[in-house]
Amino acid sequence: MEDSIWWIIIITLSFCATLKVVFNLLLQTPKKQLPPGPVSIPIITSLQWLRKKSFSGGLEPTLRNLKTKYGPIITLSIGQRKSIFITTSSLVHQAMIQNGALFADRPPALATSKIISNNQHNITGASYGPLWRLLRRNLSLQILHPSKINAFSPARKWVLNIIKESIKKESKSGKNPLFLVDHIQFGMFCLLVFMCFGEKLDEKKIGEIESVQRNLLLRFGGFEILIFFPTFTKIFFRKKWQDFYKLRSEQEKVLIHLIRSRQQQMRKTSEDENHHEEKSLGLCYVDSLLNLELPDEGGRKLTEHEIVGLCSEFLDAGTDTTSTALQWVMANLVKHQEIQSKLFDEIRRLNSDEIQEEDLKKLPYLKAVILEGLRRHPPGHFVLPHAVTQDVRLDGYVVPKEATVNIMIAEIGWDPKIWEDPMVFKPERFLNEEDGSLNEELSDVTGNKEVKMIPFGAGRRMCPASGLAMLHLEYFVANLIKEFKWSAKVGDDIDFSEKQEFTVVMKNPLWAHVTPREHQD
Ligand code: HEM
Repeated sequence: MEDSIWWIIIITLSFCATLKVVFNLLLQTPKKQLPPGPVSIPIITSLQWLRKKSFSGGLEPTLRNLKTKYGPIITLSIGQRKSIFITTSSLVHQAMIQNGALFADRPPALATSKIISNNQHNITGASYGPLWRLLRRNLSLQILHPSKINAFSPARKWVLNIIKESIKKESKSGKNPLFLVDHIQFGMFCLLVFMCFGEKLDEKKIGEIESVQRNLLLRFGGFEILIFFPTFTKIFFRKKWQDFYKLRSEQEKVLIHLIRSRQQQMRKTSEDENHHEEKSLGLCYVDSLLNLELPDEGGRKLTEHEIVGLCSEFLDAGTDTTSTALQWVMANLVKHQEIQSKLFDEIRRLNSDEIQEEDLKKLPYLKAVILEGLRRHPPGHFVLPHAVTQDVRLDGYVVPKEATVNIMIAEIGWDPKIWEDPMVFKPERFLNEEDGSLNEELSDVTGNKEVKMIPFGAGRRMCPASGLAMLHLEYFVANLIKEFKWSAKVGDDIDFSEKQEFTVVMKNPLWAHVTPREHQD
């Protein structure tokens, strides 16, 4: 019933929209010369693209075909805005680096994202302006500055032990195959929760936070239909909206409790300090948010809802991306035993029981393995949608202010004009042949000089945590390889098929046999 009413509305609206297009044509409204793309029927084409995006293997295969037909910059009609896709490295460089400030905006949030982001009061969603600058600078200085990252070193050690112990327990010291993703996802979650709330919470509490976050994250795509004419969907999809609000309020309940408890600890510590007692709280993201003032909004503090949104963004941005990348790297090391052996040899030469963070710079092959993992399997195949601050010309076309700009990350890292045998996993490509040192030019992922691979995006909106993410990946992979030998489940080949969730994950997650190295020698 709900479906048929929906179809009547769609057909009526498309009819009206088509009439408007015809009317405009008749009046010869001068049109901006948008990048080329397939002809679209208002609303119906949008729905088809949305369907493709969510269910039929994603947009990438279609975009690859369209690229051969229309060239490196393409327009599609998805949703109420035009979506422009930039598919080559030279155009990405022109847009994101040479015209960085013009391409650094975000489009207005759609109905559901607007709620989650508290009307774009978070870093990923904020328009390019003072609020974005304030929030991004706060994260960069208070948490991501190298001195602050160092302060979390004991937390990384704690998480490494959690992961190692849980792997030993599940694998029964190598007897049983292991489902890796659960262990690394939980480990990364423990770490990010600690960095966010400043506490080593017990596993039950962390599980509760993980559950509300993942529920919202994984089910978010299913609410995409609600963004179409929200006034109508609020009537005809009432139940779906209720489900959405329920997930959101479950998340708020759990996170607000943690925020308040941290606030109380902060108050108590400052009272103790007034009584000259030596006691200080460690650093964490939520403290910086509780202290932040918004000068452009009369110096007000962030609301509790806004802090929930920012903490949630921090947890989502930092956990799934890293654990997805980690899983792809480990899957390749299981598949390519010769690469795993070479990496283990490099690690073994350090002669230490556990790899310390300061050792990582002595491991160029490790870095090459991680870079190759990010090139071949970037966790996000597109950057988050961008927008331009004013109409801009790119490659002879107009990119209008009201369009959404998308960059194909994976496509750039797989470009055969830049990378030889791009689909082959070959870490050596990042090393200098003469002495095995890291090739600095190829391993630059910022794209500032030249765009070759951009797993963290490029330009002003590039991931502010790329340094932290690289550290996490290098530290955990090095120690997991140092501690265990990884091999495929007997009779199993590793399946590298992909599936779009929040990130692009392994469709069939990795099962592996792990044997403690001490049992082998
Ligand atoms: C392997 C791990 C990671 C990958 C591959 C990754 C990738 C990305 C990408 C592609 C973007 C979008 C860039 C754009 O829109 O142009 C982004 C943005 C962002 N990332 Fe990451 N990220 C990772 C880890 C992290 C971590 C650990 C954090 C925080 C602790 C984080 C926080 C953010 C934030 C806040 C933004 C929004 C930046 C803005 O809009 O100004 N990311 N990331």
